[in-house]
Amino acid sequence: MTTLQAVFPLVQIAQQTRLAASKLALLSTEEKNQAIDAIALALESAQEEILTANVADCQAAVAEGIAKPLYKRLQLDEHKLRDAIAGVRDVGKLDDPVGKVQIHREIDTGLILKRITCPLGVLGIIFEARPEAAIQIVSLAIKSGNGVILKGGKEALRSCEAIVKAIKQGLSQTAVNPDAVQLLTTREEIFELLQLDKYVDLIIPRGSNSFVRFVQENTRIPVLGHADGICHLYVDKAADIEKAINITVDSKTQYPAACNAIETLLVHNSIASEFLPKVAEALAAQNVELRGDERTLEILPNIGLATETDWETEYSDLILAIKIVDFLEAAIYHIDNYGSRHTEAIVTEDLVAAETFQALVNAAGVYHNCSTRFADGFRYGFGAEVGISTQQMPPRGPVGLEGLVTYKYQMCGDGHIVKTYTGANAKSFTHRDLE
Ligand SMILES: NC(=O)C1=CN([C@@H]2O[C@H](COP(=O)(O)OP(=O)(O)OC[C@H]3O[C@@H](n4cnc5c(N)ncnc54)[C@H](OP(=O)(O)O)[C@@H]3O)[C@@H](O)[C@H]2O)C=CC1
Ligand SMILES: N[C@@H](CCC(=O)OP(=O)(O)O)C(=O)O
Repeated sequence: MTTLQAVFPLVQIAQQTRLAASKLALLSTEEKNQAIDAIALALESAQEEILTANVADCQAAVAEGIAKPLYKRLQLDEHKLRDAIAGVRDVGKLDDPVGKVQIHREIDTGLILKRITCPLGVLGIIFEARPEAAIQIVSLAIKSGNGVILKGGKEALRSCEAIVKAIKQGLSQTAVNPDAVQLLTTREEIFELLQLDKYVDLIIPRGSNSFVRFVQENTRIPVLGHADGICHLYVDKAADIEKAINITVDSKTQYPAACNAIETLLVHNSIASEFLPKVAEALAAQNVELRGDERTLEILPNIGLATETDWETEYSDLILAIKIVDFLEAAIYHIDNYGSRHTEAIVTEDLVAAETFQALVNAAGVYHNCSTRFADGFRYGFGAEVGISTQQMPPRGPVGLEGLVTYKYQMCGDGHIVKTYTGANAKSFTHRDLE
């Protein structure tokens, strides 16, 4: 297969993206929305080509022995594609995140300060073999006025190529230069991309902790890490058993390969003997393999023993580790030790316990009585997401349009100088917020 780089060196591709992005940054909301509409139409027209490419990817992945949950993530059927295209149109309907006045302040008569949002420039986004992610990411990038260089997982290569081809075709009819969207196809290109700090403003690696760390250590470009999802559900002593069962099953089985699926279930000892047999039955009906600590095995003797490795593992599969704890604080301690700061949940009818959990657990999402699978830009009303940021500094959690802009301070005066405001006869600032 001919890679993009075989035709143009990566530095040239990045320069083209930067040029296209600088023009995109100046477009009106209407022009960007027209481009987003054109993307949706082009993806619809290319449906057959995209789905055929995906079938080829899936066949190749099966031949390579891909795990079933990862296969489901790779597979792009008509419904998934239709939903992704609907997501593109949703992004079109969202408020333009660019040009928002966050601060409008009179510093002194005739001296006005504004803080105004603006695009970041060019994004480099490395993601897994989940083809519809390319669609979500591009729609968010265009709406936020950014160029984007994509690199998807190798198993999804044909699908991503067909998607990006359609997107570029759609953009060619609009004010957005198709060069604003580029697709890389090899790992080698990632290493080169990391060196292009002159042309790329933000790298978003969606991948394992070690991969995110590798990226951070090998680039001068700012990195927004979207790393592991080792998510927990804690079933408190005051849990409603029915809710706890439904939430456990949904959090584990609704999309086991997603990073917001749970890997470990923590159960308070005083509810364990009633809750565990019931939840085990519900999970068995969904073919979930259970592994428990020694106390869990006393209640569920037929499951495997969980070891230290289990607490540290993101299975991305129908496997769930279970541990019994004696206190809410013990659950929080376990999460603090093994969690990845992604999404953590408690099931309880005790509001004080819920508040304590949500205050003390350090993660991008802290949930009460609902599934961890809600950690998603679309479900949060962001239209779509670039991924889920697991870092401490904002943006945290599902990254939508707001996470893809920065801001500038604009100051306008009339010959004002700082000397006027210093010394014995210093004039005072008015510091008056304006409409
Ligand atoms: N927080 C979030 O939003 C997300 C988190 N994740 C997390 O990522 C983890 C792994 O997911 P998985 O599906 O296995 O994704 P992979 O690790 O297989 O791949 C992710 C992307 O990173 C690239 N990559 C991985 N390792 C390297 C490397 N050493 N050098 C260069 N490129 C690399 C892959 O390229 P190639 O395919 O060519 O090897 C691919 O494009 C899981 O823990 C998952 O939870 C995943 C997606 C979203
Ligand atoms: N927000 C997404 C999951 C986040 C994500 O990208 O996960 P992954 O399947 O690891 O690519 C969802 O709820 O499906």
